[in-house]
Amino acid sequence: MKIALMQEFSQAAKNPVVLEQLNTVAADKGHTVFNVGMDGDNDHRLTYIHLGIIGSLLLNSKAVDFVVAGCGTGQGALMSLNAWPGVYCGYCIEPTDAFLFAQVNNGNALAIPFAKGYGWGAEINIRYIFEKAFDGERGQGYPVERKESQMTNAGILADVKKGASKDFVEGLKAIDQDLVKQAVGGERFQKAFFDNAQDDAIVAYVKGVLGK
Ligand SMILES: O=C(CO)[C@H](O)[C@H](O)COP(=O)(O)O
Repeated sequence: MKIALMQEFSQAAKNPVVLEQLNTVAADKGHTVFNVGMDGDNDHRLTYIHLGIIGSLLLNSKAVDFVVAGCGTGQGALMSLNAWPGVYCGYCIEPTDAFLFAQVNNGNALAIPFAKGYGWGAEINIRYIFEKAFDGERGQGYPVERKESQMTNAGILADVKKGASKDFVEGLKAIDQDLVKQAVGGERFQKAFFDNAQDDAIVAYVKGVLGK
């Protein structure tokens, strides 16, 4: 699985610690990690709103399979990611959330609070979250005998979101283009996106925004 980690300005200084936990878990389970958000306080500036834009670009173009995002509360990143078609983001405070999200909801993004509740032992909690988020087969239900009902409802929600959403690129064109420009301005995002994106229309749109 290809996993993008993205952090915004408010908690950017914690990126090395979070990335280390994600890299450790991903290496153990054979996943690839792209660190596409801020890697420190002085990096290309992103807010949780930009994270929604780059998360949706990476997921809808199939450049990555999963996004790990967050902000201070985690709630802004959650709302910003879920604003977009093709993104199914869960809120994750502790490892049980990650496990239940994977098995019951089977979405493709997590929003984690990196300020609230981030105290002593936080890096251990983060590692355990990643262990549960990226372990074994997803969508198996909890308890397992509820799998059919839970996966049926996850599929219905996906259909509802498809119906309620505009065409993805049209949606991107309908918002302030300076927001998109700032969102896609980071070098590590651009490398992960252009090396892996599989959707010509989305790639052409991002190239246009960047003047390439
Ligand atoms: O958690 C958040 C949104 O849900 C933001 O990270 C938080 O609001 C940033 O705070 P500030 O603008 O005061 O640095």
